[in-house]
Amino acid sequence: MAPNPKVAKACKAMKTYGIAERTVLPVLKNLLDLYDNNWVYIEDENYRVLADAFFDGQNDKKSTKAQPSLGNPEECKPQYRKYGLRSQKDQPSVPVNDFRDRPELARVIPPVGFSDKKVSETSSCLMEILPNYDDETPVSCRRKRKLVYQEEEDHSVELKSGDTTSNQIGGHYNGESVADEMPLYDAPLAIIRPGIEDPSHSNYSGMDVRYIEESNAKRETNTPSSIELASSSGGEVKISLICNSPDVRVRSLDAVLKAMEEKCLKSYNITDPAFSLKVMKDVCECFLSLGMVSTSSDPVNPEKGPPSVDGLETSKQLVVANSRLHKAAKFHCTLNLSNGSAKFQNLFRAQPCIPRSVVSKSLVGLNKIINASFFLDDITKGEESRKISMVNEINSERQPAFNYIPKNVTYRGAYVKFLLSRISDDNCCSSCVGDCLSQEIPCACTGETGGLFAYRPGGLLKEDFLEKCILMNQNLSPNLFYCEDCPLLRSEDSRVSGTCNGHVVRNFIKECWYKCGCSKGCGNRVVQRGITANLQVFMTPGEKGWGLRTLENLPKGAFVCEYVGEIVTNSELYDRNKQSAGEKHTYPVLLDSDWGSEGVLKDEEALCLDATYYGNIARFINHRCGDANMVEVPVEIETPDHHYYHVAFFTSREVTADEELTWDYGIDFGDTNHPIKAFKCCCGSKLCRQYKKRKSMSYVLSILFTAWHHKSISSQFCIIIKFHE
Ligand SMILES: C[S@@+](CC[C@H](N)C(=O)[O-])C[C@H]1O[C@@H](n2cnc3c(N)ncnc32)[C@H](O)[C@@H]1O
Repeated sequence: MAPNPKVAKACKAMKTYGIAERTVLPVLKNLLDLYDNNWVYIEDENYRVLADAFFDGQNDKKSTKAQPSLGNPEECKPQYRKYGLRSQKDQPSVPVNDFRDRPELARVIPPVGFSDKKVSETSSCLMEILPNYDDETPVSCRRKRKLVYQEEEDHSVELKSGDTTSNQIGGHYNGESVADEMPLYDAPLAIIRPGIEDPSHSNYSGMDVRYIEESNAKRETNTPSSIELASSSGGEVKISLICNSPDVRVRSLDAVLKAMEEKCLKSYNITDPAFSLKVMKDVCECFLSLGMVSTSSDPVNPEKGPPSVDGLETSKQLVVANSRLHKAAKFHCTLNLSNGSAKFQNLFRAQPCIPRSVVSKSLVGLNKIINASFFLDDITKGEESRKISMVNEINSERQPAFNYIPKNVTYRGAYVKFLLSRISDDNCCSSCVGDCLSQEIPCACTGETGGLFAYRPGGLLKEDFLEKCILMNQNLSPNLFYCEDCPLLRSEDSRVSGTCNGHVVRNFIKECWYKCGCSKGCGNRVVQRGITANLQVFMTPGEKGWGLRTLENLPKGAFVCEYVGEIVTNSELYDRNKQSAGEKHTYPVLLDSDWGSEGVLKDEEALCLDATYYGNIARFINHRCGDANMVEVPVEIETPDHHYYHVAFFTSREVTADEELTWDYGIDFGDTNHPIKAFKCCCGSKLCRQYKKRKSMSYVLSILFTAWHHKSISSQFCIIIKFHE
């Protein structure tokens, strides 16, 4: 069998690092499992994640095989080389501990002196993963400074605030040098520190929040207080708060815990997705405010109240993203403060097995998020199998009010019955087993699609089926059905009149379902499995409002999501529209793809989906005339009755990561009867129907104006034309 070209490319890239193909493959397989076969992360930055994972594995093997003897520069080399793939020169200088070996130990960063070139001889060779402080410093001499730890019964680590100016910081754990035992990271993934530039000026209100990328982070010097967020390659995430400012002295651990408890734990609803953010913010607030209480008041501004950590507002993304990465992240805080020294440990303990590369990768994306005015970790509230974030980098609009639902629900009058008895044996494949797509003779479920499956193995739509759908959607086919008695026009009170503007007749897909004999993994079940792509709701820069984009490359014919909302009748929708007249955005979709097959439809059979109050992410998909990158396909799952069906969106071409996902609403911008209210279209497409209309009108006007200017027509005529525009 021909090798997968992506695998071949990955192996080729690794070859340049001297990594043999046979050793790459198992690592690659693990990564593909981890990333749900999403190659985007793996291919990024010339397969850096893959290289990291490989070297991490090598490193782990080495460290379990033999512990290198202290201070032997030769033994340090291989580990140092591991980080050669990253830019060493500009690495940030604050090291982060790995807790794999000693999970009970918290990380404490020496706040000062990392710019210092002198190093202690008592440090270990694990030093090599520290960044280059100085090019002139020989590798073997780049030793980790010792940390001053107090030995404690509870095996925790403590940093004495009084020692903050010392360059001699040593680490001891039960009499051993902690520094010697704990490998360090090359860089913290993020550092958040209060902006206390001048300790004599106790202005804590501006928290200096920075995200430090591994490649461009600057060395920290004289950091009086800091909060460090980092992850170990074992996947744990540590957040340490270090406060060495003489201005901040927390009286007792109990006081902090009590304040903390009162402030947040009692009042938190744990289901709140932003819980960790609030906890973090409150920990900091309690910490700082108690610190302020115990110190002499601000000499510059004695009126100043307790410090605020509003600046942490910006850092929420780090915390939220952190909890996003680590689904099972548990908050657990063991504060231990005594004699003016501060110790915070294991504020967050996360699910192991998330390699550091995953964390760092996501934090790179956080650059964007940090600039956002609003970020929501998961708009689906856990209803989908994957999280879908929402971000606003454009204006101050926040999450709109609606309820997220992953499946359609009937509002009131709609006639929708999912009766198994209505699915007859001839339109379901009760005698099939396993995967219908792998059988030689297509099963009964292909009845809708001319005896052929619409899907290819792997879930993509077949090219020819997709092309037909695109053509139909573009109204290029003669497939328009005109109702004799159009449900959109019919009404008890003759509220609208006119003739039917036509409904696009579309090809349906029928998916296998419960009554079929095939397994759940059958290739003819795609839409019913739900969203698998990595998507994001974002604020568009123009007038369109929120939109949906993909965060990964999507191939042509890939299922993206289904349009979910309340199933309402057309007259219910009409009443709703009356009530919500004047609303900026509207969210209905007509289920009219098969209105032509059954004579006159009763009102309760003429249905649509309204996602105004209840809906899924599809409610954020914006319209694009003519060349949208998605096409809607009607999908029958639970019922053969085509009054109700699923509206599924598939990509109509390859879509690259970060591209907005759009579909053509099929609006006739001149049709005032259509339930989707015509808006001023700013889709930007060359095929924009409204733009063309506007353009042709202005063309007519310009001709008239020229004619008027040359006295060919009267001004009265010109005004009449204008009025009719
Ligand atoms: C289904 S919603 C799409 C999400 C919407 N942008 C939002 O912020 O919630 C449809 C509404 O989005 C806006 N919209 C969608 N596509 C547009 C376009 N091409 N130009 C202008 N507005 C658009 C219109 O206000 C429309 O009523």
